[in-house]
Amino acid sequence: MPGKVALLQRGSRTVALSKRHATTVAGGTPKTAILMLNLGGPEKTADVHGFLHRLFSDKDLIPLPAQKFLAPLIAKRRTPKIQAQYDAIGGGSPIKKWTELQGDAMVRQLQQLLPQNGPYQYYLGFRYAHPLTEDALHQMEADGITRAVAFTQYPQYSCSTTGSSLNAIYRHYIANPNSKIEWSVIDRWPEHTGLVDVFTKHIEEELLQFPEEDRDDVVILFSAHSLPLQVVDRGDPYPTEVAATVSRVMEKLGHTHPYRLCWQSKVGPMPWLAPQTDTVIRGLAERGRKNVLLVPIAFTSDHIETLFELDIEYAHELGRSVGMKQVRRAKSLNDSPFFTKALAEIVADHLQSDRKATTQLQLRCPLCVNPVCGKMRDFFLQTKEEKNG
Ligand SMILES: C=CC1=C(C)c2cc3[nH]c(cc4nc(cc5[nH]c(cc1n2)c(C)c5CCC(=O)O)C(CCC(=O)O)=C4C)c(C)c3C=C
Ligand SMILES: [Fe+2]
Ligand SMILES: [Fe+2]
Repeated sequence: MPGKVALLQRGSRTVALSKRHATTVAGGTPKTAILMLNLGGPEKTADVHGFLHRLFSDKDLIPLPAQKFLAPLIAKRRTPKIQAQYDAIGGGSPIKKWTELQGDAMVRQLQQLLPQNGPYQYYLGFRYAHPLTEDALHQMEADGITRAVAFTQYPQYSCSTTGSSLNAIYRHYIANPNSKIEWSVIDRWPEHTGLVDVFTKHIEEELLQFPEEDRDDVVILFSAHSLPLQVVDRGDPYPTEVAATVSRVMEKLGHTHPYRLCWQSKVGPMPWLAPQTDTVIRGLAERGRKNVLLVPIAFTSDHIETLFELDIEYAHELGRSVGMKQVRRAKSLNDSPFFTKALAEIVADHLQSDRKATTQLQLRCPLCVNPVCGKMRDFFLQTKEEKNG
């Protein structure tokens, strides 16, 4: 019964499980499931507190002293400010809506590309919002899935994002060892041709929105979610992989415009990757530049970081206050058919390669101090026989 929300009795709690999203399963079990991993976002402002509580409780994202005690305090204090931001973008995060549209289109295209591995079914596994990764995993087991791909929706790998999602899967299987599912993982795709092409296309389309006489003056600002320097120092590959995406896109564009890579959404007082996007906009204005094109390069759909921070805070308010003529933003990938085709191709290539994981996952993050990272990798790289002892 695809599309229905199932209920699972867990202890004394009844929890709503993630919706099932099938291609064309005529009564039978799908042959291949794809678990789309992402952080998720609060669907309504009433969900903001729960979202922040889960987020600040995650040791892979933010290791805090006395985390059990501090996480609820920080979440409670931060909730009103973040609720106001979600209010300003329509009352909630659209990340679930976009991921569902992406999943629908992806499985449809997969069925055409690689029918022998179909029918396909996708599941959403969010870290901090419903449907949660753990609930999706219960649902997949209940649906009788035997082959699944954990597919990160972050193109660039960070231990704090994709690593956190993979660790959640690992922890689930430590607690629930009798799985019938054979897993493999797509943990990053920063230079995938389809991804690079769709970013390039959206940039070219947005450049045409500047008046012709201003077009040559445009500076392209690639903006990615920043990362604490502590995380960078332990060897996290995210900054290098974001830079790789940027380089490929600039190559494809033919280096028609000057560009910078900058970082947004810093949280708290500790040092994070710089330069910050707002600082760069101010600096460009001081040097007399009047036209900027913002490109969200580490997100695959719209949410608070694009709709509030880039559109409202930077493009509208900051751009105007520093005397810019136009600060525009390239549209997010959302349900672009070129993007969903790229998602389908990534999965099809992975299934055909018959590998357990992309090569990078086999190399542990060299300086990572997160003790779970290594074990999580072993889990995904083990064969079914090794897992069953
Ligand atoms: C590439 C994507 C992301 C990375 C890397 C990332 C790292 C990271 N984030 C925080 C703290 C917060 N992030 C918050 C929201 C948020 N983060 C991302 C993506 C990445 N985060 C997204 C897409 C969103 C928005 C979700 C939505 O609206 O749908 C928040 C909540 C908002 C706020 O309180 O400001 C926090 C907090 C850390 C600490 C971190 C790296 C360690
Ligand atoms: Fe790691
Ligand atoms: Fe974040």
